[in-house]
Amino acid sequence: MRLPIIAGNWKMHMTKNGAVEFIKELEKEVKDTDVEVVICPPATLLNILKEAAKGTNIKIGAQNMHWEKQGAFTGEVSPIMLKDLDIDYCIIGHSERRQYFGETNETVNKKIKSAIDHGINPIVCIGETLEVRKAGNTNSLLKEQVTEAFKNITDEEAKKIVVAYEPIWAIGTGETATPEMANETIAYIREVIKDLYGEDISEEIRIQYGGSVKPSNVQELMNQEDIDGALVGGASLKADSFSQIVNF
Ligand SMILES: O=C(CO)COP(=O)(O)O
Repeated sequence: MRLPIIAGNWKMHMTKNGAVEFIKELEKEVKDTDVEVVICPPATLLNILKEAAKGTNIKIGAQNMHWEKQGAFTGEVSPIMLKDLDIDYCIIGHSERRQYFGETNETVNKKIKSAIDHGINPIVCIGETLEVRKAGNTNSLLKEQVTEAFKNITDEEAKKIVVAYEPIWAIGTGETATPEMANETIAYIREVIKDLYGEDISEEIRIQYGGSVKPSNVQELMNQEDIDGALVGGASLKADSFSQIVNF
């Protein structure tokens, strides 16, 4: 059995006050959950939220990192800096980073390797655009994204990776993939991982769905056999809706 993992991606939202309050509220609602709960705030809030979440079952993740340990990379955050704060997870290769900040399958792979080397668990995002889906090329694109992301990653390292399948056309649009469609695509992603690592590891790796997940649709998604969790954007910004999602 894979432990479900539900993560909130706050993207470029939230400041100190609301954020600490959020953790206090969320903690009350999720303290008995069997789900792994992760909040990924902007970098400015990582330290304060890690402190606020101390002694709770809420884990804290970053939204991005550089692959280098240190150096002349103005504006970047390194894995050593994240580890310094004892950060548990890092989202890598979110479609917004691929679209607006030039991330490629190659940089995603470097970041994954570096995160694992530094004891940070990657949440690796993959997903297709509407054009790709309409053209019937979803599976070939996902196969390429997965294969490139996992390049030179050992069996033991692979198990630490969480994959987030986020169809780009479902992000922030209110448009969700139907639970069956999401499950079918995630099952395909698991097949690709099976080809790379064999059945045991493919059955161990957790694959989330992301894209307009909300309290009203989470249960149907989580009922699907291959969906192991959710990566939640908009609906993770309020403790009330995010805790309803966690307690689906
Ligand atoms: O991009 C997402 C999470 O990483 C999904 O965002 P929404 O839940 O707002 O669609």
